[in-house]
Amino acid sequence: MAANMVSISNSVFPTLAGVQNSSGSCRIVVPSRNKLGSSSSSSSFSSEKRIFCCCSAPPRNVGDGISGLKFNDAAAQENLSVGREVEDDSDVLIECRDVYKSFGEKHILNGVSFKIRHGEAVGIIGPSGTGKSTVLKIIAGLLAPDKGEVYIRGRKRRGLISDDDMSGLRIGLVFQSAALFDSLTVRENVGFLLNAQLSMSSVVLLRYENSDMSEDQISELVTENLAAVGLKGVEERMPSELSGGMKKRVALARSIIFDNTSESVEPEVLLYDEPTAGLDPIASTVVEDLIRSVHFKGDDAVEKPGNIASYIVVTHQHSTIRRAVDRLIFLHKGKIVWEGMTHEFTTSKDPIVSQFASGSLDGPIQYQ
Ligand SMILES: Nc1ncnc2c1ncn2[C@@H]1O[C@H](COP(=O)(O)OP(=O)(O)OP(=O)(O)O)[C@@H](O)[C@H]1O
Repeated sequence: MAANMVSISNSVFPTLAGVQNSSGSCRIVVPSRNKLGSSSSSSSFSSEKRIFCCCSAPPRNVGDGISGLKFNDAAAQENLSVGREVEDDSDVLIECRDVYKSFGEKHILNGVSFKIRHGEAVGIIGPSGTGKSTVLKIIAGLLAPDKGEVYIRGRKRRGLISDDDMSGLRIGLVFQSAALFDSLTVRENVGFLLNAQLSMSSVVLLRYENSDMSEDQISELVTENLAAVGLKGVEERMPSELSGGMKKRVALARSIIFDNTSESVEPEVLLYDEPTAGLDPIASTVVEDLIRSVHFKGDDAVEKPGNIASYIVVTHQHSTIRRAVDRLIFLHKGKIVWEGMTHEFTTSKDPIVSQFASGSLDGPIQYQ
């Protein structure tokens, strides 16, 4: 198990949340308990129980089915049974069950339940302020629900991310703003948490867990990941020299970079918070296609299969709904009021959905 990237403990986690707001992306990684991706179902339990948070780290060699996601180990079965209702749920990577969240007097989430399965591309939509970003932060373990549970690969997570409660799954969160480090080059931004010196010299109060990668290896990987998002020759530029769309792509490269000397093969779920907000229609298309391309069902810009097992996109943009996701969850007043396939969105007779799809002022959604 390559202990790459940055590890955190619960005690420093509030600090981490602050760091994420400034850096724009984070990744929470729990080392693999199960090897996923081989056709065999053999499980190899790691004794390591550490949580990693970093800007990167998709697994390599994740299989394109769930056949490898079997938990034959007796202890694993016992743990997983808590979160399973039926056997078919073996492909559920993330489940929110009856989640509530308030901020002071504001009740934001009022019993949200859904599952994200291996291979899914899911959009969360709904009016502003209805709690979409809050759902992502709860899934990522940055916020704890007041009530209800989050299950990660069938195992209940207690409170914020806990190394005792999670099985091998990487969760990456790409924040709404690309939010690159202004004083670092593109190369340094993308390789940020693979690079011990940068991490150690930053204000980031996280414990750096040595990557075995050399400077040259990191540099090569950065170039490779930038190419994967369609950016070449920008490594030495500063963020201020990039367009908004390019910044988003750099942020995406940062979110998918992975220590390829690592042997870990956890599936990875990426959470995108409004990845196309503020982009022109063509730049949006580029980002939407990139999101598709880093999924394991897609091919990236250098025609390699992507590594992301599943992803969730919070968006308001119709083009992103149409182009980047297959299934939609509609959140309104803190509850899921509609779920359906993307193609059903514009034809739905549900009054809330049809009002939202048409942008009409008349209907059940009222802005004060
Ligand atoms: N840490 C926080 N403290 C207090 N209030 C918060 C916090 N985070 C979110 N909120 C409030 O919770 C509500 C939901 O916020 P959230 O960002 O999840 O909504 P959203 O559906 O993603 O909105 P938008 O579509 O406008 O981005 C908002 O009223 C917001 O002000």
